[in-house]
Amino acid sequence: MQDRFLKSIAKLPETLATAIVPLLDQDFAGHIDAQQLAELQKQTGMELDELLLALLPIAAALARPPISEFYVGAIAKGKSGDIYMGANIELPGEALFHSVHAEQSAISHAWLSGESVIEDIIVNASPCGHCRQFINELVEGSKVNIHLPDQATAPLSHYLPYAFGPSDLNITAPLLSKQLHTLTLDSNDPMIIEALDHASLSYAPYTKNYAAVVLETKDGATYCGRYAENAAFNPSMQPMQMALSTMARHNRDFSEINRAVLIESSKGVVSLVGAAMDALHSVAVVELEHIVVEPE
Ligand SMILES: O=c1ccn([C@H]2C[C@H](O)[C@@H](CO)O2)c(=O)[nH]1
Ligand SMILES: [Zn+2]
Repeated sequence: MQDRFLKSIAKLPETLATAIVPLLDQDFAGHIDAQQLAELQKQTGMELDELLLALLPIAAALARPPISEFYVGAIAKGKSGDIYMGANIELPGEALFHSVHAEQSAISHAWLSGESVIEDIIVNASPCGHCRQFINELVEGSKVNIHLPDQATAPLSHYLPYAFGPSDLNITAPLLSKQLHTLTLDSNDPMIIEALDHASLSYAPYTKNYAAVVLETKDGATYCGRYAENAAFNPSMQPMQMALSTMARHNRDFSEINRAVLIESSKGVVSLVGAAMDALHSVAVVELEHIVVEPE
């Protein structure tokens, strides 16, 4: 089991602790599939909602909050029945807006894993206004059920009444709906090809700046992030932040980054290069490779 879970295991009911330990091997990065979840329910005798709340200390253990020391854990449950954990990250020495909230981490985890609908979000602290707005960008966002310890479960529409969202800007295919932008580039560099694939799946209806980041560690492992815009602009999730939160879920140190690539579309009305460099350079000494591609 990974050391980062030692303290959270002690907070779990004993049957759950026993059942979950075998899943928390070196590769565990916060994904539990529907079958494993059913097995956990069988072994603990817990109802699903109860089990998901009980798992929050495990999600919170994925956090990297060097500024606040406040560990937030979230779980996004997809329509497939799989669950995706996420946790907050804060970048030391950088402006606070570079932070990633636990809910964003869990949602981006589900999105990167191919989920097309998120039905439930379980979180250990009340979701802030920025997260409520981020959730509202999702397909059927107003219907996402929010589960909190000691609160009755309620849909996002209860937490965010009179919402402003994608439909106010005439966007009909919101976040998690299939995006497939044609971006082409002649390269046989696997890392660049990976970044290009993710950029073509990115969500940038407001700027058309289809973009993605791939980070590589010295052992050749790669971690990616896609750009996920928001109708209210500021809560948009930057691809660098998404890639860093992917790394954090995988328990990798940011100082292990060996290579970093940002791909963006030449037709975007903004560029993320400055923001991406600021975030990257707060955690690693590595140049950002910036590649601009032509959409078809
Ligand atoms: O909804 C919320 C509210 C706060 N945080 C994080 C952000 C920051 O890292 C820390 C303190 O605000 O908690 C979340 O992850 N989700
Ligand atoms: Zn938040």
